[in-house]
Amino acid sequence: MSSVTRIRSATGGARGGRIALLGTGVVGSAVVARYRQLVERGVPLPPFAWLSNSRAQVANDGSLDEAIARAHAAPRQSGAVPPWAEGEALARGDIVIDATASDTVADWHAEWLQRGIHVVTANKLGNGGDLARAQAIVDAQREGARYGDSATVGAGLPALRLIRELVAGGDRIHAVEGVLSGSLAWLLSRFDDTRPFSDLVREARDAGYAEPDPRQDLSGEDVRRKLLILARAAGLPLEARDIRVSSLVPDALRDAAPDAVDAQLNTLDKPLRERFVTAYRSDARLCFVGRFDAERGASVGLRALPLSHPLASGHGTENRAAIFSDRYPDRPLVIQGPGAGAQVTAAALLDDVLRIDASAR
Ligand SMILES: NC(=O)C1=CN([C@@H]2O[C@H](COP(=O)(O)OP(=O)(O)OC[C@H]3O[C@@H](n4cnc5c(N)ncnc54)[C@H](O)[C@@H]3O)[C@@H](O)[C@H]2O)C=CC1
Ligand SMILES: N[C@@H](CC=O)C(=O)O
Repeated sequence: MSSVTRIRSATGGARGGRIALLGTGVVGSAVVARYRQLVERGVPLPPFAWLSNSRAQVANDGSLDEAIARAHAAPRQSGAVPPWAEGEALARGDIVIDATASDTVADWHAEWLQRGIHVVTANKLGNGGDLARAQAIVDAQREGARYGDSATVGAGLPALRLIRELVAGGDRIHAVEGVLSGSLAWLLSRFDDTRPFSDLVREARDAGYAEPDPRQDLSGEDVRRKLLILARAAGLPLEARDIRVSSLVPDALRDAAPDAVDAQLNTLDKPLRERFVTAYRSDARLCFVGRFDAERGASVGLRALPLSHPLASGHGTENRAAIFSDRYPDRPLVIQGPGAGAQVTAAALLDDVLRIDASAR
């Protein structure tokens, strides 16, 4: 196969703006690693100007490895103002990557877009939080800057893009039903009552599937945000309160201070075991399902599905989204694939960066 000549790419070198990364945790670190790999392979990414976490903002003076190491080593800050807010200004055409789970950062999305700065985000609190904020983000794009949100649902699976394309083509979305949490899909496909559920939650967190606070996954809040993003893309202006959510989190865990969460995870074990045994006895499988329906409302929660159910056969972090529309009224269009993890999420973020950069030419 060494004699195969690759077809020449239509794209040229890097153009225009620079990249700034907010968040150097699980996802942010994977973005830096993938950026370096892609640049080494000759993929024309914009230059990386700086990166920041909640402690420091660090310029990329040539070595991204050094920059991220310095950001990781920076001391904790006590001030309320994030480091990047006082540091180097962003300019029109730059691309901010939001790899935080911060409400403060999400509140800046519309502001940046209005200033002509593109935003690429894994943080779901922009278009999956308050409706007014999501609307402001849509409105701000009229100024020409673009919003890359592929990573917010299914860690980049093309469900969100597909819904937008169907709507743009005149289709009307009737309902979307799916397994939209990678961590819960992984937990429930692993949980067979041979180990405590809480042990598996710790594993999912260490593997990078869970939210920085795993209660966001276990409470259904993460799926609620994804459902809001999908519903709004489908043209339904839902608010968080429009989605009924059945949380898996017992009160003691819900009320725990952040540093006491780990110690309270075992409060999940008994109720999950009971749900598992009941489902097992009726040949069913536990799945955490989100659904919105243009006529019948929206809900998120644990369901015991027959083994033959299309949503019940996923493995690992697999997400599955079934889309019902005018075009697909009875047999839905189904998108399926790994829906959590640092690598797939980082790839989705940099895909958006490349799309935006190419369209800005
Ligand atoms: N892990 C996954 O599979 C996926 C994660 N995501 C999203 O990616 C985001 C990041 O997740 P992780 O990397 O796991 O979180 P993490 O907790 O590992 O990292 C978060 C980073 O954000 C930084 N940060 C917090 N507030 C900040 C601020 N105001 N300014 C600058 N930096 C700030 C923290 O210092 C930290 O570096 C979350 O919004 C999550 O929902 C989205 C899709 C998939
Ligand atoms: N915590 C999330 C990660 C991706 O959004 C999940 O479990 O799906």
